[in-house]
Amino acid sequence: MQIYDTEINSRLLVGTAQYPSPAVLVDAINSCRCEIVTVSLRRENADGSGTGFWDTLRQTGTRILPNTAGCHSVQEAVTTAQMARELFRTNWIKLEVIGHADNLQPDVFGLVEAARILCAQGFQVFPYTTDDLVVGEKLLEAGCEVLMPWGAPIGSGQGLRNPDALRGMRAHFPNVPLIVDAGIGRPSDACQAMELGMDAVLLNTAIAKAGDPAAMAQAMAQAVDAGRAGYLADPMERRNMAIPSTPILGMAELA
Ligand SMILES: CC(=O)[C@@H](O)[C@H](O)COP(=O)(O)O
Repeated sequence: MQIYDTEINSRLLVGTAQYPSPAVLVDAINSCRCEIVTVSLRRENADGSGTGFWDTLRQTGTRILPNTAGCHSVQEAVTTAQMARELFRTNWIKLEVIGHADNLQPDVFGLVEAARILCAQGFQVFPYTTDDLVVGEKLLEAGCEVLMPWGAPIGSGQGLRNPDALRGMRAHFPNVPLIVDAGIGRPSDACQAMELGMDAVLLNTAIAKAGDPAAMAQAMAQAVDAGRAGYLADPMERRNMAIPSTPILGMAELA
């Protein structure tokens, strides 16, 4: 999978928040073999002092995708992105402009505005967005080359609440990398996202809050691979009626 100018082999992207300890986080990253992890600037001091959280992540060999988690305004998100670029030395930014405190849904108007500003400043923006096609188009016009639609509210673990809308996004943006971001709770949710033709899945809470995060990370990676393979294998159409799968030709006649 190509995102911006980077070739990526793992289709599972992982968040780094809420783990019981940095050691558990590292175990989870190693066990799912993800290549990209997203990090909130709030986890690291801009002057490089502090917990050394970034140093821990660097040892995993993953690529950092800084995020603007918790930003509620365009200005806050833009400033956070600029600080993240300095600190993490990357043009990548997962852009979150949160619009509602209850369901943490994106403020799509602010998101488009912030994306436009950041793309003009040379950032490669990964926008956390809704499944709205018009918003998707505006983000692409702003300069984004990837879209990250939500599957359900962040941290809810509800699984995909919008499979039809995600299918619609796939059809509408056949050549744009689509990464489902947020709301995945179980491996079957990740698999479903991939079966719908999404290019990748980003998740955090489902691994961090599992009883055994490393085992869950591995299960998520396997689910992502299975879903991708299923999508590529072109699944059969669903039918309303039963159709016998065993041929009746050659059956014994009991007269
Ligand atoms: C850390 C991060 O980026 C999350 O905000 C992301 O949206 C994943 O959401 P879940 O925790 O629901 O997987």
